[in-house]
Amino acid sequence: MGSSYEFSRNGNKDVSLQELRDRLAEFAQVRGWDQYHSPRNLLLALVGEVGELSEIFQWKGEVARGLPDWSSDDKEHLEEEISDVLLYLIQLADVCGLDLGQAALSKIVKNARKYPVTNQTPAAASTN
Ligand SMILES: Nc1ccn([C@H]2C[C@H](O)[C@@H](COP(=O)(O)OP(=O)(O)OP(=O)(O)O)O2)c(=O)n1
Repeated sequence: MGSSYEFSRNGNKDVSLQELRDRLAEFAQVRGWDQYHSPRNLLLALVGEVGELSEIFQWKGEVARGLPDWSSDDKEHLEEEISDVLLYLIQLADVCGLDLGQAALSKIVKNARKYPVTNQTPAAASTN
């Protein structure tokens, strides 16, 4: 078909949220799936994919950063499921009329104001 989304990898080039959003919009549009991509349906699909992502880690115990003990098949499976979460999240933001990148940047600024830098180690990070 010669469409842009036939290319799955993009070298080392940074991939923008806008590029992903545009490819997803084209993917849905050419399949006539826009009618099904309501905010609620996309949210449910997102939650389903979060469940699939969780299953990969289920019963494994704690996992080392960088996943040094994982097989390439397991890492590929993780790549797929974590991508599904991102792709539905991007589509959800799009159909809600939100700029996800700008919203996330604003939230990081708010987070920094809410949690000013101190010498204390957060409990959640102390095991890393
Ligand atoms: N109506 C749909 C259906 C799928 N997709 C896209 C977004 C996700 O990236 C992927 C999800 O596809 P599947 O529902 O087939 O889920 P999986 O790829 O996880 O397959 P499976 O559940 O069989 O593991 O396809 C989409 O945008 N809109």
